Amino acid sequence: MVLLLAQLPGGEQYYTATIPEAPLVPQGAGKETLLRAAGTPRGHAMGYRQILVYEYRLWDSARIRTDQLTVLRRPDNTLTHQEIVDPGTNATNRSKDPHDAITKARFGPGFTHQMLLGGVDAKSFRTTKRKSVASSDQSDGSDSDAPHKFARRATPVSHAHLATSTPPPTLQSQSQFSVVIPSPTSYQKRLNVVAQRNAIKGTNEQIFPTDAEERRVARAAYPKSRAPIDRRSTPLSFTSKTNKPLNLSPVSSKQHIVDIRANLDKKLSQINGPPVSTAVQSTKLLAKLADNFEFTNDYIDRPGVFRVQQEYNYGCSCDEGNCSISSCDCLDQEKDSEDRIVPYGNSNDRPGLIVASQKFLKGRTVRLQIFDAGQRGFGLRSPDPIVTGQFIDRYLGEVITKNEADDRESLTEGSHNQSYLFSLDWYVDDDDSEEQMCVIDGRKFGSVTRFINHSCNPNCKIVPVQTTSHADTKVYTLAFFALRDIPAGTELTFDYNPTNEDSDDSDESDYDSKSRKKLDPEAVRCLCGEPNCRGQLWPNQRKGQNTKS
Ligand SMILES: C[S@@+](CC[C@H](N)C(=O)[O-])C[C@H]1O[C@@H](n2cnc3c(N)ncnc32)[C@H](O)[C@@H]1O
Repeated sequence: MVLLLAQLPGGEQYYTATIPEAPLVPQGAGKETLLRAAGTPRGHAMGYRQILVYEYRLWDSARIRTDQLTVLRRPDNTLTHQEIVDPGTNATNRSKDPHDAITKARFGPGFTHQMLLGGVDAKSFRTTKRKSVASSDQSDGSDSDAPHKFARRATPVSHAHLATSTPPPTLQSQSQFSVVIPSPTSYQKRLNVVAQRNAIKGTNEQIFPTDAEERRVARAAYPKSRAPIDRRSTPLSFTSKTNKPLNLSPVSSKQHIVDIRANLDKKLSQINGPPVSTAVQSTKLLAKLADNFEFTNDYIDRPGVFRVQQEYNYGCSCDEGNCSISSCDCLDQEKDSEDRIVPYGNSNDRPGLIVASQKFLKGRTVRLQIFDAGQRGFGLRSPDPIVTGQFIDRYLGEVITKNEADDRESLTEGSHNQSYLFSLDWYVDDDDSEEQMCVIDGRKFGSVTRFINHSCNPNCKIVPVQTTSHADTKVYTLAFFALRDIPAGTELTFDYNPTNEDSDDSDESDYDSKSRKKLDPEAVRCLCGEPNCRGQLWPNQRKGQNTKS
């Protein structure tokens, strides 16, 4: 316990106990006695642990009581004697002072707890301590943390344990002071622990080597004989056992680029299918590609995502042998669209049965290249020509819950606007199912298609595909198909907001005055450069790309 004493000019005396641990709450102390109990920033500023300051107003021989200690104090400002009170029974024990051991350890062998409380007058108390902090010159009440601030309180507050209700005493000494004694150092604490262990009756040092621990602690405690070491003047030795100097020349920038390239090539080589290359000159961009992202060849399911088990798979409801491209419920095509980009065809083995097309099942058949698309970041193109309806690749990444996607999106908000979230919202038709839906996040793990940029006049389209189960409406495949013939080297693009969704709360001021295009002031500006450009990728309220149209 640390005591802080304060005596105030107006004849009122304060006794403030500053207690290094939180649990000391005075017994019987209600509003009457506890004027303030608060974590004090002053304690923190001095480098102490959390310190609570309890402040009491004392009259005459009022008593302050914590859960272990009652102090009686006379009007002449001397602490007369102390009682140790058992917190459970309230029984008083004047004969022993259990705080002595701790007091000695903290303040030196000549110090007793009795001295700390009453045997030393306040001035010598202050000068005796190693690190006391005096605040006697703070009597103007300007410092909100200073104990004397509370002297200005108009009405005296009585104490629950007041022996008498006598009026305020006339002080013999008007000096003000406050003393803060710091909490024990970690070394002192270890000594306390050792002292307590040694005090246990019957401890056998052979079995419990408490002494050895104490000696070890003492040895480690800054031996005076050891001169301070100036580490800067100590030459570092890089010689091997054979005394040949090690070759530690700094890594050249050329080597650095070679390392980045090697790292990137290794990553690219792990992608399934025809080669994926890069056409990026800037080292910085190459490093960004190499370091911040991992390629994956499949979905990575994250916590909260559950797949329907294989045994619940079922097919279409067509009569066997009578599957029809126009009516089969496997072919849940886009509504209100003439597009026939469906990755299905008649099965070679079982005519009449419509299955995912061979091209799709084979996976990607074209080579791809990541290139520097200027202000839009990286982009994707193919060195091979692509024909209308051709399957290009899947959009892959971590499969996460919508809640997780919301959290991730809010984390990246404001830092940069690149989004790699793709909502699996094909079956979403109400708020409940939206809450349940999954989202693909291609930011940290993804396929090469995560580099496909948006265009308001796109040459590709993303199509939801189920290849395993009709039962699983939450996790399905996102497949890119060509909307038209795409010459080799042309950037691949798709529409991030095919429904052209506007922000819900847009008004007239959201329209661009010249183009009359509806713009969300906080949306990401579209740089596709197409004549029909809508001006923004998607309204800011909804960043996640979707497949519904
Ligand atoms: C799925 S990423 C596409 C790859 C991205 N360019 C990259 O460097 O990784 C989507 C992000 O690319 C940028 N982007 C894509 N298309 C864009 C466009 N037409 N105009 C401006 N920025 C675009 C936006 O920052 C968007 O959030």
